[in-house]
Amino acid sequence: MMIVSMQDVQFGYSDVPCLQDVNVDIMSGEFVAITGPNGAAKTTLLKLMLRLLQPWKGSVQLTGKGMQRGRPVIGYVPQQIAAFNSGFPSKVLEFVRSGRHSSGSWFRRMNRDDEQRTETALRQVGMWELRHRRIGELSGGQKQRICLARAIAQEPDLLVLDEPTTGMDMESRSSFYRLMTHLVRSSGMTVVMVTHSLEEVRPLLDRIIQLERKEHGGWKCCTTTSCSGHFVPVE
Ligand SMILES: Nc1ncnc2c1ncn2[C@@H]1O[C@H](COP(=O)(O)OP(=O)(O)OP(=O)(O)O)[C@@H](O)[C@H]1O
Repeated sequence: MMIVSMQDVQFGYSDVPCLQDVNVDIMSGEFVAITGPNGAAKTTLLKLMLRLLQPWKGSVQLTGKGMQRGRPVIGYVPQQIAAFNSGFPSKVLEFVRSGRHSSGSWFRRMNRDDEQRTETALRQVGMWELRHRRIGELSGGQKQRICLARAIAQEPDLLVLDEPTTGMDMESRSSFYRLMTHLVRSSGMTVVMVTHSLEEVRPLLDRIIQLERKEHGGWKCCTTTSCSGHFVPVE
C-alpha cells in the first residue's frame, strides 16, 4: 500500500525552482533514506512530503493504514528542534507523553495506552532512566533522543526524520539504526530519513532517494531501489 505519492512536483522559494520533476512513491513499511549534498533541498523535499509546503506544480498525496481524518499519523523530528521553548513541558517524561495529548493535529492521534507507549518509547531510545530529568539539563544528543521518543510514542504510520544521526557517536548511531529496523520490520512503520551517512545505513534500507543537480539549476529526485534491505509489505 502506498503511503506517500509525489507526482511531477516542482517547488521554489524564490522565482527560481529548487526542486523539479520530483516523482516519489513510498510504500507502507519501507525504510527510505533521502540523500544529496548540502543545499540540495532534502529538508524542502521532506516539508513538501509532509505538506508543510505547497508545491508550485504537481501533487502530493498521503494515504495509508490507521488513517485519521483521511491522513496517516505522522511523527516528524525536524533538523532544528524548536520544541524546547516555553509552552512545552520541561521534564522528559511529560515532554514525550505530551505528543500523545495534543489534539487537533494530524501529526498524532489519541490512544488510551498513553503511559505504556510513552514508557516503551523512552526505553527504546535509552532515556527511561532519565525520565524525571529537566530537559534543560540534557545534552544535545539526549534532547535529540527524547524528540525521537516523542515521535515514536505517537505510533506513527510514517516517521520522518531530518538528519537524525547528526552529532551521534558510533554506538548511538548503531543503536539508532537497530531501533529503526525494529520499527520498520516489526511494527510496520514507514521511516523516511534525511542522512549524510548513507554508506553505514545502506544495507538496512529499502530505497534511496538521491537528489541530483539538474543541468540548468535546481535539483531533481532520482530513486534507487536496489538496496539490499528486505522489503516487507504491510497490509
Ligand atoms: N525558508 C526559506 N526561504 C528561502 N530559501 C530557503 C528556505 N529554506 C531553504 N531555502 C533554500 O532552499 C535550498 C534548499 O534548502 P534545504 O534546507 O531544503 O536543503 P538541504 O538539502 O536540506 O540542506 P542541508 O544538507 O544543508 O541541510 C537552499 O538553497 C536554501 O538556502
